[in-house]
Formats: sequence, C-alpha cells, structure tokens
Amino acid sequence: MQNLIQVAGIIDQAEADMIVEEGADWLGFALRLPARNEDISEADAAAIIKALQPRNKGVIITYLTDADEIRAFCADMGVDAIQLHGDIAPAELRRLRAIAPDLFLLKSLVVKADNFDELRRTVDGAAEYVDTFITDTFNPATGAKGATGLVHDWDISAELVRISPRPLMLAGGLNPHNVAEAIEKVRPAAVDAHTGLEDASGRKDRLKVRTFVAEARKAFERIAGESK
Ligand SMILES: O=C(O)c1ccccc1NCC(=O)[C@H](O)[C@H](O)COP(=O)(O)O
Repeated sequence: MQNLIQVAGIIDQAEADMIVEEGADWLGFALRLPARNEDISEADAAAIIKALQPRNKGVIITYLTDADEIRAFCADMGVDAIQLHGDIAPAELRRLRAIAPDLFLLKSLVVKADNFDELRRTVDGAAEYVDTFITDTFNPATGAKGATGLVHDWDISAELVRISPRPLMLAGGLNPHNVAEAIEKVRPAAVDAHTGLEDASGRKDRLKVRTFVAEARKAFERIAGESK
C-alpha cells in the first residue's frame, strides 16, 4: 500500500461513482457503528462494493470487536478489507488473522491530546496481525472517534509512521486545503478523508474530491522525489 487515497462515508451509488471518477482508490463504508447512525444500508453498500473495478477497493469501517462476527460480516458483504475502529484486543486480532488470513485489516489509532504511550502499545500489540494502521482524531467534546472533521497533532502521526512496522494511513480532518501539508509533514503511505469533502447537505462535493485527490497525488510525488 503506497500513495493511496481513501474517501470514507459513502452514502450511495451516485456518490461512489463520482468518487471513483475523480480518482480515489478506496471507498470506506461506515457500518455497524455503536450509535447505528449508518448513512447507507448494508445491502446497498454490498452492491456498490461488488460492482467496483479491481483498482478500487470497498472497505468496511466498523466498531465490531469479535473475530467471528467480523469474518462473517465480511463474507456476507463480499468484502476483503475492514477498518476496525473499536477497542479490539490483540488476542482477538490474532484470532481474526488466523480465521481470515486473506482479509486486509486496518486498525485505527485514535489520537488524543495525551495518549501517545497507549498508541505505541497498540502498535506494538497489533502490528503482527494487521496490514496497516489508520490514525484518526478524538473529539473530547462529543467522545467521537471518527468522522470528526478535526485534525490532530501531525507530529504524533509522524512519530507513529516512524515507529510502526506497518504502513500508516493518515486520517482526521483532512481536506483539499491541508492534505498536501499533512502528507509532507507526516509522510504516510495513504490518506483518508470524510467530512472535509462534503458540501453543506452532507454529500461529497465533486470539486472538493477532485482537488483533494490532485493535491494528495502531487504531494505524494513530491515526497517520493525528495527521497530519491
Ligand atoms: O466514517 C464514519 O462515519 C465513521 C464513523 C465512526 C467512526 C469512524 C468513521 N470513519 C472512519 C474514517 O475513516 C473517517 O474517514 C475518518 O474518521 C476521518 O474523518 P474526517 O475527520 O471527517 O475526515
């Protein structure tokens, strides 16, 4: 996974089509969330994912923490990638890896003001069983761990990139205006955005997606050129 762009929080087929047309790589579908406020039904998400071309991947974003339930859900949905946003224990990740070896696993690292040691322990405990980590931003005002539209301290994400043996996808408050600076500072393998690409009605805005993808691609090229 390198220089990859994910757009999360897909609402329907038209939005998925537009995001693919504008050049994003992976599409994230938030399902089985604690508050059950999903933007899309599981049946609609499964149909969109099934119709994606091989260069695009549908990723389920969920708080499920039980390995059997995660495997069964992915099989029902026909997906081969899942972003685990809940507090799943390393032992359960190990079990998931054992029962679903081909599943691509993204584990979230939710950055708070003062939890770097906890994040380091999560990296150490989970790295053996997951394919990549994804940072995100905690919102202390609401307790939300995802889709907050808030950036966190990118020095923390940059340090996580340095210590993680797995690639890192940077998420949390990214938008067309800040994604280039974020990539240059953090040097992640991938970026993800959700609310920063929406219009006032909560749908993804084509121009924001287009600009986000273009800015991210240029920044990835720049940092690749610098390391040659
Ligand atoms: O996408 C969601 O609705 C969601 C809900 C609950 C937890 C995580 C969620 N998404 C995870 C993501 O990958 C988001 O894109 C990520 O939180 C970044 O969101 P934003 O800060 O709005 O760009």
